Amino acid sequence: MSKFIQSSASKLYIPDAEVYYVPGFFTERESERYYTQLLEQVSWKQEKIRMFGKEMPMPRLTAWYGHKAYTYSGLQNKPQPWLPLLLQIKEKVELATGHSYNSVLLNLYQSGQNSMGWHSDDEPELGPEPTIASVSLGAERRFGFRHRHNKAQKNIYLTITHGSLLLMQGPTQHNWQHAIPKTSRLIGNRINLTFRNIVS
Ligand SMILES: O=C(O)CCC(=O)C(=O)O
Ligand SMILES: [Fe+2]
Repeated sequence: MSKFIQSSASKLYIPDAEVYYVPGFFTERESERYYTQLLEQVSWKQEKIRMFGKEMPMPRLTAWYGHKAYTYSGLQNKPQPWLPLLLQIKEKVELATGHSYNSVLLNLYQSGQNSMGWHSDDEPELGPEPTIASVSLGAERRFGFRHRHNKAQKNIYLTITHGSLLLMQGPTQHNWQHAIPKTSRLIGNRINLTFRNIVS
C-alpha cells in the first residue's frame, strides 16, 4: 500500500484478513463522471450461470476487460480491449494501492434484487495471495464477509459508498468469502469494478 493511500484508508478489523476501505477515494465530480461514462461505454452483458444443473441468468450484468481470458463462476470471460476510461481509473487505483493489475471485472447491479453470491476470488490464475482492488459507483450496497473455516466467527457487513475503494489482499481470499446480498430497498444502479492481476 502506498504512502498516499495510508493516510485516508482504514484497515478493517477482520481477523485472518487484510482489508482496507477508502470512502471518497474519488471526488464527487470524478465519481459522477465515471459512473455516467461507464454506464454508457462499457459493453455490459447478461451472462448465464449453471445452478443445480439449470441455466439461469446471472443476477447482474458483467463485463471483462484485460489481456487474458479468465474463468469466473465457471464461465470463460472473453476479454475486451481496454477502454481509455478504464485505463484512467486503473492508473489511479494502481498509484494508490502500490500494485498493478492486468484485468478488470465490472458488475452492474440494476436493482436491489441484483446480487453477488458468497465466493472467494481464489482462482489459481490469481496466485496464492491475490490483491483485489474494488471501486464502487452509484447506489450504496452492503458488502458481507463470511469466514470459511471458523464457524464461531460472525459475518461482517459494511456499507460500500459511491466513489469508494475496497482493497482485499494477503490471506483474505483464503480465509473469507464475500457477497453483495439482495435488498428490498428501492435503489438505483450500482457499478463495481474489481481490478485483478492474472499471473498465469
Ligand atoms: O460488487 C462487489 O462489490 C463485489 C464484486 C465481487 O466480489 C467480484 O466481482 O468478485
Ligand atoms: Fe469477489
